[in-house]
Amino acid sequence: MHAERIGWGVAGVRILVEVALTAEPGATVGLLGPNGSGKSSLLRLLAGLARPDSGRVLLDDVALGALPRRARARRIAVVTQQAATDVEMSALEVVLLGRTPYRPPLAGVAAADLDLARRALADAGLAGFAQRRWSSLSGGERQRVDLARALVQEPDLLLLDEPTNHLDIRHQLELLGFLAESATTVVVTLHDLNLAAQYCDRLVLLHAGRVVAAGAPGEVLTTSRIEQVYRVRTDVDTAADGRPRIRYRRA
Ligand SMILES: Nc1ncnc2c1ncn2[C@@H]1O[C@H](COP(=O)(O)OP(=O)(O)OP(=O)(O)O)[C@@H](O)[C@H]1O
Repeated sequence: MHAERIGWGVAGVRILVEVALTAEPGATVGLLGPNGSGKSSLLRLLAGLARPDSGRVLLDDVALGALPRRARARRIAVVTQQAATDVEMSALEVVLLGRTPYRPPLAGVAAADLDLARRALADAGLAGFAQRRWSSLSGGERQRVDLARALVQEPDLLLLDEPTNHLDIRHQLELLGFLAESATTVVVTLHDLNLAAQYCDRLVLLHAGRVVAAGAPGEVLTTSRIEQVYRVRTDVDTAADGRPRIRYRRA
């Protein structure tokens, strides 16, 4: 997936300026940046949920805008930040939504899809939750159900907006480990710089709507750049695996 010279704004305010982002097939790309830097906006444009004012997004060299909606829904899955809490669907029904782009119009749920959805729930550690109402799930359980919904979509490109923000540390590590191993191309927004450094192949750092650095974690996460963008002071070492480890200095 390539995004080229993306520009986007609302009511005359420029929110993304000349943004470029490349995710090679199978790679996990971490999208970093302070609050309000434009990460969620960029993810929405990459998903085709909004159209850029300038520039374009290419999926296997085909412009996103040229893909029919159903084809796009099969190829791109998105997990946005927590939406409604009052959805009266069961966890299994939410996961089954991921199969909608594959179902002929007006067709019922196929047994194979039901199997797939049950397995995805079990893989998310939620085997006993199939009939639980979405509204009764905890934040972390919802986040894992929503991820299962995206995975049964069997996308080529998985876009995740802060998928770890409700997860305990074990589930964070499991999710990021899974994404890193997965053959699916992933773009994931993260706030935890160490986890991003540890699990992503490449990082893209946004600051006020512009890409200020892109590359391997060690190239992007330097003391000076972290201070410039986040205004915090750090000590950055290189760990045995060659990836940067960041320690924050007390303010
Ligand atoms: N529809 C909109 N109308 C007005 N402003 C918007 C709209 N969408 C985004 N913005 C503004 O654009 C900027 C970027 O927002 P965005 O949600 O993309 O940032 P982010 O990097 O994901 O932030 P966070 O880390 O806080 O989630 C913010 O200042 C936000 O208020």
